[in-house]
Amino acid sequence: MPEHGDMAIDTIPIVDIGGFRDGSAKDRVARQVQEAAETVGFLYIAGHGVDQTVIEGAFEASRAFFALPEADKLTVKINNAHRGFMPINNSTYTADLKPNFNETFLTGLDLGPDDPDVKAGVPLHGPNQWPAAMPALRPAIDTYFNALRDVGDTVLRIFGRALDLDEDYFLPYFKKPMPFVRLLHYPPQPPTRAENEFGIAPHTDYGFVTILAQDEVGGLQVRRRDGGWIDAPYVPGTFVVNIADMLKRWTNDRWLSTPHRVINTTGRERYSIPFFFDPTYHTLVECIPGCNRNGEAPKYPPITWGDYLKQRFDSTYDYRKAKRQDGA
Ligand SMILES: O=C(O)CCC(=O)C(=O)O
Ligand SMILES: [Fe+2]
Repeated sequence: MPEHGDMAIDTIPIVDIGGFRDGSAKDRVARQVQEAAETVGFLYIAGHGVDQTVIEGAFEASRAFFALPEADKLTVKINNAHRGFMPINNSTYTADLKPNFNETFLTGLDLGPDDPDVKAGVPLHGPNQWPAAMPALRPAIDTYFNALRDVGDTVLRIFGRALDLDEDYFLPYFKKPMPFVRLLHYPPQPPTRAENEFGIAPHTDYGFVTILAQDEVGGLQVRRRDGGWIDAPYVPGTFVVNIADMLKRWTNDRWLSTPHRVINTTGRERYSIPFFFDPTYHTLVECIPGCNRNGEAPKYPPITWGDYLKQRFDSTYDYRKAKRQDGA
């Protein structure tokens, strides 16, 4: 077995969470998830309970949306609440990289002008946007969003137990969560692609947990500690789950947030749909009791989740960088 925290493993484990959902094997599931979170930072989950037709419906809608004329997609250009469409090459992680070669459509909680956080001007809270040219997008994505929220709730409970906390430990932090469904389209990249041009460049996710559906095309890779990359291929009936930066920080680095990337030189269009499940904007993230093992001092000062996320978004997405230059 690998040493703790040493991602020397060649495969990403598959954990059937059905036994957690029906209560027949909660401890086994929690232990397997804990092991994966500590050693890999990635796992596949099977037995998640989402109907395949819901997943297929979301992919079908995604393909149809990205096939619309650019002008129609631009009617729902991303708003300041991070909801809507971003054209190809819309984001860059670091200056030495080319922009990420994908196009994206995002939805979150649909918050109108009467929502207290919208009224108070809390960043990244606001309405979804739907293209008039494609009425079928909203029902398909809303259905998927709701299904993934259920998966997210189960994952929260598993994580609580896996960290030897109460199963309900994380729930209060998710009373008004910040979930996002992100439709992604990766056009094929030429085999002669520049070395610093990726479908999505190596990065870690920002928040709590990501639950990803991908099509069968492939191209997602996960980094090992030794710098090598392993494929995270499509596995029917599963989602790919990864721990993100804020949860790594919350656990005092006990759990890993592992870099990953997409290169699509398959010659085919690739589609994926990550669901980012993150807590309430004002959540104060500080070392979870028991995660500072042997009583060592916490590694990080407390931080507010929303402030942290806003900072990360502002440094990645072109539409937010442009706003900052305008002084907005
Ligand atoms: O498309 C994928 O498989 C990965 C997407 C991803 O890493 C992200 O959106 O953060
Ligand atoms: Fe990611």
